[in-house]
Amino acid sequence: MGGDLTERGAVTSDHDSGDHTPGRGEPALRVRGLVKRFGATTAVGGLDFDLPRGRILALLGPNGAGKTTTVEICEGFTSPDDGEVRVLGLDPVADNDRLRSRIGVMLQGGGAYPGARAGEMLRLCAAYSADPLDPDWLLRTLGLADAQRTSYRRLSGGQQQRLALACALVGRPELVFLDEPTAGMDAHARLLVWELIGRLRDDGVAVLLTTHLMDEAEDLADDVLIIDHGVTVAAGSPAELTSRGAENELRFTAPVGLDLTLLRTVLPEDYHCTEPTPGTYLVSGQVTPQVLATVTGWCAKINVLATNLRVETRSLEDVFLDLTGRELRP
Ligand SMILES: Nc1ncnc2c1ncn2[C@@H]1O[C@H](COP(=O)(O)OP(=O)(O)OP(=O)(O)O)[C@@H](O)[C@H]1O
Repeated sequence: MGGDLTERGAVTSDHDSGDHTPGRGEPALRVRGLVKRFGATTAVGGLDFDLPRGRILALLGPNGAGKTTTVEICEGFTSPDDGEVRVLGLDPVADNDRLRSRIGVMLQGGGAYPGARAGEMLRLCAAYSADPLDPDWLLRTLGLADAQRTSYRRLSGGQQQRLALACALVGRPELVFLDEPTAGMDAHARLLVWELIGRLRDDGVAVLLTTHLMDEAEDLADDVLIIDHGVTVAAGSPAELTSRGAENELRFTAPVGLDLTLLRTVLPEDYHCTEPTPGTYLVSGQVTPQVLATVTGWCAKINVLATNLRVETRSLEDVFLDLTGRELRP
């Protein structure tokens, strides 16, 4: 599939929408002070972020963090209680009609006709666009060519997801919303989708995706917003987030509730040692051979056997764990 995108030309539309196109340097998506409540639940508690064109932003967070609510507000399906959202310079609710053809929304099974064939569905979506991508090319690129005569209800979950992605992209959107785009896909299908999303970005498309998958966020996203209980707990590129605060770190497992006072006194001043989850210990700072010896010497002194001892750079999973004391995975 290497040269297909080039052969097909740019994925984005050549049509300039005049006044409604954000100015040079203005983000494709701008969110300020976003708040959404459902009764007593504050699903989104004041989010701020920008998504420039040609970038991939991943919203990362545990179940109930407010990712889907945020995306649905940006898509114009739900109104916020407070704050401002600008999509391609427009209001996603008031200007919904003008935005429809310029944004791509990957619906989770919604809107599908169970009896319709995959190819028919994609061609129907293409018919709504003035300048669609070639549906056959998209089906081939997403590994769906052999399934195009299969009815939607007989597609596997992963095939249904890829068809939903194809429908979201066929109209050459400038901004794409992908809510858990590779959920239920096997490793091969996931790679096809990641490759296509990377090519969209290279072509200037802005992509907002939500995911539970660390490798998806680390490999694909230019920027990551980690949210919990509807608020930002960390933001930055995957590299920034995983290197922030420590060149590397030392983790080990030991009995719950060890008194770390002595360890803190024997480590250099700017090192931190904590127990982010019961029985898991973390020493942050430059882990030199001397620091490692200090930690194991302390273990010997208090007669504790440290297991799973590892020195490594942090993953996004570790970042979330350290910030909230909870696992990111469901
Ligand atoms: N329509 C609704 N009515 C009432 N509560 C809602 C509604 N939609 C979302 N919520 C609540 O708002 C909070 C955020 O939900 P949301 O679906 O946005 O989180 P999420 O991060 O997308 O989670 P998941 O990964 O499980 O999809 C949760 O507590 C959820 O129960």
